[in-house]
Amino acid sequence: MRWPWREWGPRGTAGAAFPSSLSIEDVHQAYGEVAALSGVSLSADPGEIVGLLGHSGCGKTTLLRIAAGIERPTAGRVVLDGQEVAGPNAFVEPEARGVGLMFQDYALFPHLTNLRNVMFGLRRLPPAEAEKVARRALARVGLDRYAEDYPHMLSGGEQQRVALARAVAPRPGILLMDEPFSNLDRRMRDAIRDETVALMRETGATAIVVTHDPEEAMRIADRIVLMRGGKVEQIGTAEELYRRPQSLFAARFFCDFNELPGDVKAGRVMTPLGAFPAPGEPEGQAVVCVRPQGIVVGTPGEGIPGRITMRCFLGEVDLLHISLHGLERPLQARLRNGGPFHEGQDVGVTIMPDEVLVFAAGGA
Ligand SMILES: Nc1ncnc2c1ncn2[C@@H]1O[C@H](COP(=O)(O)OP(=O)(O)OP(=O)(O)O)[C@@H](O)[C@H]1O
Repeated sequence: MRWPWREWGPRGTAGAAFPSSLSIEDVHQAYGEVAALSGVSLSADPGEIVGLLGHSGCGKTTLLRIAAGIERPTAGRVVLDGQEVAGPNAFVEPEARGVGLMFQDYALFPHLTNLRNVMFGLRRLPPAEAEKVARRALARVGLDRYAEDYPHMLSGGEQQRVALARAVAPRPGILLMDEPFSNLDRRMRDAIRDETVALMRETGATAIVVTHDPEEAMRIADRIVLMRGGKVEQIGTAEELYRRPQSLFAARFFCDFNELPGDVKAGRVMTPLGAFPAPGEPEGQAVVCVRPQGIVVGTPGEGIPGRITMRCFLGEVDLLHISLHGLERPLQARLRNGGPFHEGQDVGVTIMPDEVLVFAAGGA
């Protein structure tokens, strides 16, 4: 990387957009026998950043392509600023939708200079004006000095920023981004992601950002749409999805839980590690999820007796595996400071009830 991210251009130089509202209404998309989307509905308010999150193949890209107008849905409607742009009554071509697109591979034209790449989205402006706007956009992402270079002369992070400049230069009302950070190495990703979000906020554009990384979705999005097998599993803020997942699937997406068998009776769930509150849960078999950071490890006599079978230093936390009577697999505990604990040591374990979630068995 030749140009540190800190040297991105001055804030406040990105052109502001008039943010659009987007509504996806009961959209279906079938490819032959494959139902890529089955009744997806979601909305984005003006200026909102929505994270489209899900495992590979759940339909995220398909939904983005439909929002952009690159594909027509089999059924359902796409409404931009109150106007139907795809559906039974209308189809508006991508160029006329005022959307900015950014793809995983950046899709820069290799035979065009970086400046020309950014100008590509500004074809409607007179050339001199387009050049001025493109140079300003490149300056905003700290790359004006490479305007006359070609994309292959830049690092991956720099290419990402050219693609970003190209996407925002026409001041789109809505930005649609497909895994825009996945080709960056981890060290650069955090910094570039934060700067990209700052620039998105500055332009004010509404944005839909596809990712398969829950932490990334939590970092960038005002709201997250969690998808599963072509459907929406849950929509909410990062905190809502993390703290109050509505399904075992959603819970597992955001945390590497310890899962215990349980039996719910009268608002409590019995597990091999004791009973926990389960208000409102239906009676019967359950899966009890315990967050690894919700386990307090003390000396023998303090809580449930157990033995440490593994301790692993992970930097910010220590991971302990603790064998407990009645559990097939050791409990995984993440401790901010693993302290005096060592493998083979007998300990006492306490589980914080706030860090326990209960789901009906068979519902994942
Ligand atoms: N043009 C197509 N023809 C046939 N099947 C397709 C086509 N595009 C997508 N699919 C299928 O539709 C489903 C959803 O694909 P999509 O690319 O939208 O998923 P995704 O969530 O974006 O996945 P990834 O994270 O791997 O990019 C998959 O089963 C995929 O194989």
